[in-house]
Amino acid sequence: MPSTNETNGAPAVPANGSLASSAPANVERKGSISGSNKVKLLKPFNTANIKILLLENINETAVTGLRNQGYQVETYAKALSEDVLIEKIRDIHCIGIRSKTKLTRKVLEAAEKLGVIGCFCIGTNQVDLEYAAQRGIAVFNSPFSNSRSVAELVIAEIVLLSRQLGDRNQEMHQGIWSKVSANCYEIRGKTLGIVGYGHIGSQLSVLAEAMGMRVRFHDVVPLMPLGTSKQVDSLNELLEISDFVTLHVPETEETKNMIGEHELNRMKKGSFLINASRGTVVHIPALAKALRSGHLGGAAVDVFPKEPAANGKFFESELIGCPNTLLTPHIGGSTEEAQSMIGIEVSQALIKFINNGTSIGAVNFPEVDLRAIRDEEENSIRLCYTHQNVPGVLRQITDILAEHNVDKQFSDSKGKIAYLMADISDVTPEQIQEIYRRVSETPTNIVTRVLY
Ligand SMILES: NC(=O)C1=CN([C@@H]2O[C@H](COP(=O)(O)OP(=O)(O)OC[C@H]3O[C@@H](n4cnc5c(N)ncnc54)[C@H](O)[C@@H]3O)[C@@H](O)[C@H]2O)C=CC1
Ligand SMILES: O=C(O)CCC(=O)C(=O)O
Repeated sequence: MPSTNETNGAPAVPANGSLASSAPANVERKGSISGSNKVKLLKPFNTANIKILLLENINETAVTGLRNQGYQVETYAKALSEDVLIEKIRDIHCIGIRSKTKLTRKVLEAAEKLGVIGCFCIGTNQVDLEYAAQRGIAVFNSPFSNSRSVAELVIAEIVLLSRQLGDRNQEMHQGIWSKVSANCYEIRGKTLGIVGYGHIGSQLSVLAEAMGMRVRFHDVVPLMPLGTSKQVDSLNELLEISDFVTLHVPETEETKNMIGEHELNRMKKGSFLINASRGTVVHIPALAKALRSGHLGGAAVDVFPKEPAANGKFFESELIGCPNTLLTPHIGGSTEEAQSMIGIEVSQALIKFINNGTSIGAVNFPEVDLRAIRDEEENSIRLCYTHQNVPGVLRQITDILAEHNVDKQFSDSKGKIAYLMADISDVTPEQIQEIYRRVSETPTNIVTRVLY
């Protein structure tokens, strides 16, 4: 049940400490600003009670944005081990991570108060999205703020591989002068094969054509080719015709070991492989073998099946020492521009979800929003109800709200869960309590929040 404490007139977070909230009977109402069109700031709790944990050196733009809301924000530069994370996450309302923190079911089971997760990156494979949804925990990411950075890195790698620059650079640092042109090429006129023509793949396509490359791509869905690029019928066809193959698919069951011995053998002799997607997409022993045998002319690898949790930690891989092989520590999206944009984008999504219930942009959750409640609508509340997606739920909610004036309402579903937002006007603090109690006691309830 909710607490009846108040701080500065705002009702405090409920006694169980979760994001779910209801109004105490003695809630103070703001005075009306007659005729004003100002958006009402929904403050269902004392924001200083909201605890946010940010891991993996998340950009300062996010830290500042979240602190400006009054939330308690704790930051760490690295990912935490599972044991430490399980302890830390217990009383956290919101967590921000990048690609290394694994939010498995086991970790999420310990997260009793967690309402929302921010992935300050593109990939969300590190989170058990389905279990999070079952628990009513919304997950947000930044779908394209680092795409350009990855595409630019890949362009650089195409040139570096083609000129064996990694090896020449290493030799020079060892005092070895080795001026060679054998097997070094211009990239102009060469074929770039892009696997996964999404945000990164398509951006790369444009840049590569500007460098004079011929672009072909493979994707599981038919997509509009940009410029003069062309989609080919199969992965095998792409592997056979490309001088460079670059991978830009998400980590899924289908993409695990998508490039193994069979696929590498299909690639042209002397061609190059680039992987800046996820480490599990390539079978590393097979790649090491193809490089050492000279079947491939080189490779650039930014992502690995096992990556160290923090800078300075030991890295090992069968790819170490392979010829013309560029290894980078998962820096595809690591630019000032990308990290700053991601920090702003994801922190804003988290704030909107916590303060207003807005789930637009969530990757595992129905996307629902309502136009803002205005400041003058002083006795209005917003009901946010995450529930199981089964028949008859809306009838129950309609019964509960039957005596009230529902100004606006929207609901949507995704798989097994659904999310309803309803703005209800002219309710007394006692009625808020009653609505909260009845909705949260429905058998299909996952999370009920009342914002006002
Ligand atoms: N190295 C780094 O720092 C970074 C790595 N990434 C990785 O790159 C991946 C791709 O990023 P975006 O282009 O933004 O994703 P996206 O979702 O925009 O595009 C992915 C494309 O892959 C296609 N696809 C999915 N499964 C496929 C399959 N089995 N075969 C062929 N195509 C398939 C999809 O249809 C889609 O067009 C992310 O999921 C992330 O894992 C993203 C950003 C930075
Ligand atoms: O820079 C990061 O933290 C991860 C980048 C990445 O792999 C992603 O955005 O999916």
